[in-house]
Amino acid sequence: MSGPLVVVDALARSFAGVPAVREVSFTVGAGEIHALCGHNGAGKSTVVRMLSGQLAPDAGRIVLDGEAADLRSRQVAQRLGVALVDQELSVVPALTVLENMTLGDIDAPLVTRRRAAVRRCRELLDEMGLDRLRPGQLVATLSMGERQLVEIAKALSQRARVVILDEPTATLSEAESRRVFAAVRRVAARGCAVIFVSHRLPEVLELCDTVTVLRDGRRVVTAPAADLTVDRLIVHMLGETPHRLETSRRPDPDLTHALRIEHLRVPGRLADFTLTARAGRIYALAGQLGSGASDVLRALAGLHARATGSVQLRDRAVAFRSPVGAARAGIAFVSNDRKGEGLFLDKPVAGNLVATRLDRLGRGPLVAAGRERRTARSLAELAGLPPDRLADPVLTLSGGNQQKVFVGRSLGRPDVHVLLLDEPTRGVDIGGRAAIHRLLRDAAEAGLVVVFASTELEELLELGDVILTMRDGRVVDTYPGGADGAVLMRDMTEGKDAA
Ligand SMILES: Nc1ncnc2c1ncn2[C@@H]1O[C@H](COP(=O)(O)OP(=O)(O)OP(=O)(O)O)[C@@H](O)[C@H]1O
Repeated sequence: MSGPLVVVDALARSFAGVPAVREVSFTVGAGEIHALCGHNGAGKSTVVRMLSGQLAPDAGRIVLDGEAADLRSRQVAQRLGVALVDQELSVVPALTVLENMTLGDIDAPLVTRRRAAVRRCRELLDEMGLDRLRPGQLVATLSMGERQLVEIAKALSQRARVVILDEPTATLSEAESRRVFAAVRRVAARGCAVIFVSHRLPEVLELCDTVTVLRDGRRVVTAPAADLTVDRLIVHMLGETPHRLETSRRPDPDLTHALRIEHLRVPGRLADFTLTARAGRIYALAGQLGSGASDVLRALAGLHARATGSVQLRDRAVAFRSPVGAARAGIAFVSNDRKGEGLFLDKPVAGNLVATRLDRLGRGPLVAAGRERRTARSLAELAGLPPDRLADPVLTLSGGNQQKVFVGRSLGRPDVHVLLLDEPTRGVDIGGRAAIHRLLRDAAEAGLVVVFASTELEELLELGDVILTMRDGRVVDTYPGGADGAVLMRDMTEGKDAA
């Protein structure tokens, strides 16, 4: 038996003189699933980008199967057998599933071999449990979770020896995550080395053989998953014992900000949704992919032009069939796709934080600039963003910190009465997650109606004052005052049929 398939040897990389990764070393054997953990900005993505040929190390080396590898580009890395499933989706919505699968594949079959390609695509879709999708279907018609699964199938199709998954399950429900895990285990069993980046610590311990924790760009520990617990991992990640977030639940009896939603329908997605949501409370929509939970939020935000029903805020009708109508009524939406909907990635953090409130910042350019800076600074503080990064382009922030910018810019706006969030803490580390949860609690206590959708049990239970379970475009049940995790899970996966 030869040595490890992947050797990461004293890798280092700085940005503008600031070290992001400092002499990180670890190895991954054939058939091993190796997790990379660490808080937002710890250096995980930077390591992944060096391993996948997107970023050159300043020092150190990567050895693949005993040979030092010069991973000059993503293509070179791919040719050497390194496949990457990115944190941000790279599937192209305007192309079909099949076209996406063969896009960028260096062994892409010729047109004459289309039949074989379709067959292979079909096999991979089935392997991912996507038996309902057709190879000829446009990716634009798929939900975010389905796109993520297609992205994973695409990486698996590249006959890789090393498969890197950067937060593959961040947008997926429990059931879909299970399908991904099964696929990942099959890939490892074929003799591949798998590197798995995730903030979901229980799933890390369940799926992975070995865990490496990074903190401030340094490797702090590499240990067998069997020797670790979630609490021990957190201590390694933060370097201290974490404090649990305390939330106070003080429902506001004032009903003037009530959001009344009646018979909201979206053809093919949402059968019927009725809810009166009160100010001061956080409503959690618990549903897996295709349950309709996201569609409730998207319809309220004016993103489903064909939605029907009636929506009233403080007894006034909301023109919810357009984003402008929804925004005018005071509805703000934080989608689960910060790249596609909302953030200006090449613009500074400060500008992004205040982008939605520019018209209220005053007239003259100097006045506006001063106020913009102050507003941005206080929002950054609110959202737990590093204050020294305000002038940097958003794309230079780590993924989790980008999410904080996305949430942060909807906060503290006097014109917002309803805050809708789809997977509010996707990709956010434990500290950032607590910060965002606290912000949402504060927003509710300040008199907003807060409605969020999530697939994560822990988040639903922690944050939802009222939890609505959803499945197949309908509400399964409503739980005011919390619920049991197992009950929520059953509602989401089986509905009431199983009871
Ligand atoms: N292109 C860049 N320019 C400047 N700084 C960068 C750049 N890319 C990354 N960084 C910085 O390097 C550090 C490590 O970031 P990295 O994205 O590797 O963290 P991460 O552990 O993957 O975080 P997350 O969990 O949020 O994805 C951060 O401080 C980040 O802001």
